[in-house]
Amino acid sequence: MSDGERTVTPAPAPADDGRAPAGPPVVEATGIVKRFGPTVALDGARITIRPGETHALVGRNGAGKSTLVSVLTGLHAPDEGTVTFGGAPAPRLSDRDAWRRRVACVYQKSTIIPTLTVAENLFLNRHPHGPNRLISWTGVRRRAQELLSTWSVDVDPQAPAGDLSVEQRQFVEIARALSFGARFIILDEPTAQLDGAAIERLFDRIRDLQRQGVTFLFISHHLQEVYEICDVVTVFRDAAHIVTAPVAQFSRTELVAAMTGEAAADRQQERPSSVDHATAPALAVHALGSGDVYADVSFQVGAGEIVGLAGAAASGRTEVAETVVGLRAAATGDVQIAGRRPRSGSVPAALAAGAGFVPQDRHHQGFVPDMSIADNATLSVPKRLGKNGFLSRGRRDRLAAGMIEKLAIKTPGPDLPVSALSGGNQQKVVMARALADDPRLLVLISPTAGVDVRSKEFLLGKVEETADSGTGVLIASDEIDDLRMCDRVLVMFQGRVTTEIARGWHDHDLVAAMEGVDLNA
Ligand SMILES: Nc1ncnc2c1ncn2[C@@H]1O[C@H](COP(=O)(O)OP(=O)(O)OP(=O)(O)O)[C@@H](O)[C@H]1O
Repeated sequence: MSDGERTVTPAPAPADDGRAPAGPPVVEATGIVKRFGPTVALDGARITIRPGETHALVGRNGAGKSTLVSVLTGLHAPDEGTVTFGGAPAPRLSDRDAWRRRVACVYQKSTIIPTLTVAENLFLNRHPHGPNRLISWTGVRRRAQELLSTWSVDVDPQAPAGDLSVEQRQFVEIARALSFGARFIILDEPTAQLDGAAIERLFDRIRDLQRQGVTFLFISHHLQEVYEICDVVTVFRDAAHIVTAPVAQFSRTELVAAMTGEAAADRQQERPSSVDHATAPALAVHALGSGDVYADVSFQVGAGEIVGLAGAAASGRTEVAETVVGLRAAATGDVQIAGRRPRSGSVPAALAAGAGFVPQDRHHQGFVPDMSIADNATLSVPKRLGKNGFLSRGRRDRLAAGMIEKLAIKTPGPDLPVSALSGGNQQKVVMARALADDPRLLVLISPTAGVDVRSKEFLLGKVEETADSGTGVLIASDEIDDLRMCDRVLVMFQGRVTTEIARGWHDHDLVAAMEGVDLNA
């Protein structure tokens, strides 16, 4: 136990709030130790979750949250400690069905098989059989329909699962968990890929299910969501439990302080403009269009300027940014990077013209998980490694060591595979790669998604530093914190740039523009 540890037992729920009366905890983990080689991911950690709670688990990247989830879902056996469900010992690890009846986790990465229908996904490996032991597909569809309507999930059971939106996919995964009998569901960063309206729908659904007796463990780096949806919060720091208390007893500052172990400092929100008008713009986009995804998009980013590209999930902001760096091709218009016009739809051409980028999905486009930090960080700069394409290991390691230091990547060394790093440190590797070739233009797409408060500050500080050295920066995001340091923010709505917001904006101006609301109307 750490010295600073305190536990505040949540006040009993008022009798008239419709929640189940307190019984034994839905789940309780005590004295959990989990080591991965030399890393102690959990060091005597504990958590107690009571029936009907929506319980938040917060902590910086690497605090041990995901490791706890893998212990609570029976994916990893703890080296020490015990887990109980409803007061009874956890099942043996091999008894997967018994675990499924107690707990399910909806991960950020889908566990749904896209090529199967929704119904097939719901009843995978437990198809009802007709006579002759043949799978009864009518039975599968009917049961899927019943299940989806019981839990009010408005999805066609015959639709291919690959066609579902992130939101629908999460609802299907929740329904699947409930169908196994689990009434305890872990949501691991469920809002990371949802827009504002979808988040509200998810929260409504969580409240409905909570009224029906479902208990949730909610993991999020967005503290405002913890305040909105959770009753109790547990903070982990450095592999240990720090505090558990009703959310209402914590101010945001106290919560951040518990997570970081230090008093919170406000980010400086305005930067002196360092736009260099004498140099060619870092980026000039002219009349860019792509079918019905976005149309007629024109703007420039000056050298040393930071421009935000904001908008809700389907606004087209991500697609425009992806077009700029060659991850997709435009149907019309053109893109110039530092005065050069790279071939549309070619990442190598965009990089050669002077772009560096942090993609939206770091797991798929950002790094190669099994490759080392050094190889990942230097992936885009082979020409710096040695003559005639010869990759010198020594030079690679020196370059990587410089990046590890510059971006404060927490690792025992450059040879560790990136997959072993925490989310915030993985994102720093992606950033290191984006900056490796001193880009004239840096494009960041949702750069702080899944990244904790301190790493977020660090990454955004690096962005500012990069702009101060003369690089133009484009940040495509709907996170207000990502956009605060921008010299201007262009807001997209339904595929078009509808508003340009100059410095000194208020949060509500930006939110209204992203939602397509005119505050002056
Ligand atoms: N399979 C593994 N092999 C080696 N180290 C691991 C493994 N899984 C986790 N770790 C390490 O254990 C520590 C705790 O990581 P964990 O993923 O549980 O943190 P987290 O709080 O979930 O972080 P994040 O917010 O980034 O998801 C980290 O130092 C991480 O690098």
